[in-house]
Amino acid sequence: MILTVTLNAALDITYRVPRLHPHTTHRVTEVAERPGGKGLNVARVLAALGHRTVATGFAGGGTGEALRALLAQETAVTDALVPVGGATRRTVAVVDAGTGDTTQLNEPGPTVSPTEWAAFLGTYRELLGEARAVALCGSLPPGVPVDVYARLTRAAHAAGVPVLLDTSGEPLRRGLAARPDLAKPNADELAALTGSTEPLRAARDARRRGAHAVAASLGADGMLAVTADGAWQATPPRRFAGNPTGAGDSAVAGLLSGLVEELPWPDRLCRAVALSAATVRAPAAGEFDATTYQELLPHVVVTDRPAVA
Ligand SMILES: O=P(O)(O)OC[C@@]1(O)O[C@H](CO)[C@@H](O)[C@@H]1O
Repeated sequence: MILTVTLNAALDITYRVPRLHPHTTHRVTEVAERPGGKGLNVARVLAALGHRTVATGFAGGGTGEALRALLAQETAVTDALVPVGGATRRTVAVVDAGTGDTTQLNEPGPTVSPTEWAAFLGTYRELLGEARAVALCGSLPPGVPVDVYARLTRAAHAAGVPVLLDTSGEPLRRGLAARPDLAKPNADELAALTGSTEPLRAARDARRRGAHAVAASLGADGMLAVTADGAWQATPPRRFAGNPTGAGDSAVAGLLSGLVEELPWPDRLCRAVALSAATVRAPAAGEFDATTYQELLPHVVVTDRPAVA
C-alpha cells in the first residue's frame, strides 16, 4: 500500500459566492465539505487511480468525526488516523464565481500532546512495515516538533520505504536535511526556501540541500523536475480556469503512483501535470475530473532541461 501522512488534517469547506468584496456580507450560493489537509487529498486521488492507500495523521472532535465519516463514505482510503483530544481544524476556500479566484483561510489545528505524538509514532512505524512509499504532507499542528519530517523520513528510510515530502517553511528546510527521495514544493515555497524566483536555479539549489530529486509545481507552467537522472519540464497544452485548491496534492499523487509503478520520470511528470489540471476543473478541493485527466494526458509536453548549471 501507499501511506500518506496528514498531521494537520482539515475539514475542507468550499464556499462559492457571486463576488468577493472585503468589508461586506456575502450570501454563499454553494457549500461543499470534504476530508482535507494535503495528505488526505493525495490519498483520495491515489485511491481513485486504483492504488491501495492508507491515511494516517491526527483527527479529533466533531470536525474530526465529520472528516472520518466523509472519508469512509466518499473514498476507498483506509483510515488509520490517530485520535487527538482537540478538534480537527477547518480550512475554508472562498471561490469568487465572477473571477474564479480562490481565497483560502486555514485554521491552525489542535494542539498535539506528547502522549498523542507518541501514539502517532507507534502507528506510523507499524504502517511503514506494509508501505511501498510514504507521502509526508502539509503544515504542522501546534505541539509537533518542527523537525518532525526529518524524523519521519529517517524512520521510513530505516524501514526501506521511499519518502515524498510536500511541506513549506521551516519543516521543509529541516526535512530536506534527512534526504527525502523527492520534495514537491510549489513556486512560492521554493522561492522562500532558496531566495531565488528562477525555478530551475531554485530547484537545483533545493536538491543540493538534501532531496534526491525535486519536482516543483509551477501552476500554469506545469512541473519542473531536477533529478539524478536528468531534468525535465512538463507543460499542460493550455491554461485551465477553476479552483486550484488541491491541484498540487493531485500532482503529488501522480508522482508517487509513478514512483511505485517505476515509470520513467517524463511519464510521472505527465501524469502529475494532467492530474493537476484535472483538479482545477473539479468543483471541490481534492477531487479531479476524470475525463479531463484522460483527455489531457497524451497532450502534456515534456522538454529536457539542464540538470546542473
Ligand atoms: O495548511 P496546510 O496544511 O499547508 O494546507 C491545508 C490545505 O489548504 O491544503 C489543501 C490543498 O492543498 C487543502 O485541502 C487544505 O485545507
